[in-house]
Amino acid sequence: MTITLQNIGRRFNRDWIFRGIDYTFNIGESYAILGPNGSGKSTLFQVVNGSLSPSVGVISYNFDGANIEAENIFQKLSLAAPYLELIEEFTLSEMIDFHFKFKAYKAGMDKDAVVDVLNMRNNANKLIRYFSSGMKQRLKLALAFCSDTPILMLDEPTSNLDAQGVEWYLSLVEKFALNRLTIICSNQPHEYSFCGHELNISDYKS
Ligand SMILES: Nc1ncnc2c1ncn2[C@@H]1O[C@H](COP(=O)(O)OP(=O)(O)OP(=O)(O)O)[C@@H](O)[C@H]1O
Repeated sequence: MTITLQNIGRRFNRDWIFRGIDYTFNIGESYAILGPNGSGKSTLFQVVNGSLSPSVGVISYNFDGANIEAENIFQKLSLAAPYLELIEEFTLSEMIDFHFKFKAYKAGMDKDAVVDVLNMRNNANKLIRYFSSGMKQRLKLALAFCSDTPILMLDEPTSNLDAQGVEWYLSLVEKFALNRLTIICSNQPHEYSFCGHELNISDYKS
């Protein structure tokens, strides 16, 4: 699996957020998209995951030698981001069932195993609406990590997590990010220090 960006740029109205990005993301590797607040990390994240079109340039997805159209790439990826909402009217148990109607479980996982990863057996029947912000963030991460997709994309993965939550996140990286294409948007080293590659938005501002 590769994602190839050729001369990618995105602007909002007259403002270029970034341009001239030539880059290839490869399966089995981890990438950090870096930059200060407002620099364009989330914008690039959305361009890479196919939910926002680039203003210029070409993005191509290749899986086992075949090209995949941008509108179908969601089948291959798992996302967690602050602006992607959970369904507040569901219980935890219902949310997991719903999510895994669209994605397969990673090998060896099922609903009980996901609840165990979350350490939320006592909350299985609690409405998501009543989850704390940290519990919601843990749930978003667990759903993404435990889905069997080749691409894992996380925007600000430890937002709302305490120190223990950060350790928990790093344990999920060790267990569930192996052999995937992992992309982390961040400006906090503890979230991305395991990444072998860094793409800095500030390099594409000209
Ligand atoms: N839909 C939009 N319309 C107009 N401007 C936008 C839109 N989305 C983002 N922007 C602008 O694009 C720039 C980059 O925003 P983006 O959210 O990608 O930055 P970021 O690096 O992820 O920031 P942060 O670290 O604060 O999350 C900002 O100036 C933002 O105001």
